[in-house]
Amino acid sequence: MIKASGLARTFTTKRGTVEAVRGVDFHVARGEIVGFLGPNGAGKTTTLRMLTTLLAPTAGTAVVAGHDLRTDPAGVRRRIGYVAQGGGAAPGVPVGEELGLQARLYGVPRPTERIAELCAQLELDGLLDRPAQALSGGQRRRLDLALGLVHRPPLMFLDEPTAGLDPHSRGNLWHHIRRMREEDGATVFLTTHYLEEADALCDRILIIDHGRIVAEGTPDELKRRVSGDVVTLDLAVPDHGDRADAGDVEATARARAALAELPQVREAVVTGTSVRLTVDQGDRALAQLVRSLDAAGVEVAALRMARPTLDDVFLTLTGRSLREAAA
Ligand SMILES: Nc1ncnc2c1ncn2[C@@H]1O[C@H](COP(=O)(O)OP(=O)(O)OP(=O)(O)O)[C@@H](O)[C@H]1O
Repeated sequence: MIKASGLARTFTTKRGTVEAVRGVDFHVARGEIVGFLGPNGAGKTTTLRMLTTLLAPTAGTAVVAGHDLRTDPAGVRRRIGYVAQGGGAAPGVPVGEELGLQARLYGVPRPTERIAELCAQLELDGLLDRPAQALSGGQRRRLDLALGLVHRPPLMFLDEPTAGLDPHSRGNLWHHIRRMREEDGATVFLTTHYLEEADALCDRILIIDHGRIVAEGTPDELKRRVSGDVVTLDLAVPDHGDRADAGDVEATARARAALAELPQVREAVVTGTSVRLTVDQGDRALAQLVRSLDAAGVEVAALRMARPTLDDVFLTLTGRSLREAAA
């Protein structure tokens, strides 16, 4: 659906040249929800504006929804929907009128039916007479989505779709974005600087920093690539009577020896009767860990696994935390 090749944009300002996007290459397949993640000023909006034909690239090009950005921008525009940061709805215009206008603009056949269908899908029923300024934040964002979807585009661009929403409204919007894909087969490309959003909603993530893509993959792949899962084991220590901690020492030594033989275990740190392991593909390794410890006569009282977060990924790649960088 999108194939970007060497896409770049430089701005010339009084203070000098700003290389906002420094030649990015990526693809987005039909039906994917892809998140473009990065801190403020990383180049997300500039890339999005180029892909939606609002800004000419300084170098490179992209094929978007089957049309070349440089040679056929009108073809691109017909096949995409775009929801800008802050949306596009005029504050004083009633919802129904705004949707009707958008439908006419795109020459949508049977506009009344299409608007009714969208309103049912996006929980806008009963709001058609209300001006956009009198909607809640979540309703407003759903109206923005409806405006972008009115002509049934196969590809949707969403710039920070949930910025400023409370967690409940954010979750609700994620639900609607997933439905767009499931019911209409839409492909979605969205920018965000919310890690949770990228993790919960996106099939694949591109991480951009200083105008360059620094990583790409599914949320799980990204997390696995950078650091293994962390598994913590609490050992059940046998009672050795008056030799107070001899059992502890013996059990941890046997545990350590058994774990050292497992190729999935990258690192093991023992603190008292607790063992903290860094493991490749923790979910698959857990059963093997328990079997090996059992065979070595070590009983496990409790076992916990923690996945690295996307912030750990960003930290490892750039030396900065995305949370701090986006603040
Ligand atoms: N019209 C412009 N003129 C000059 N510099 C610009 C212009 N638009 C963007 N920039 C600069 O380009 C860089 C990338 O900006 P961009 O808006 O693409 O980042 P972003 O990742 O979308 O950030 P945010 O999360 O804050 O929206 C920034 O340094 C920004 O200041």
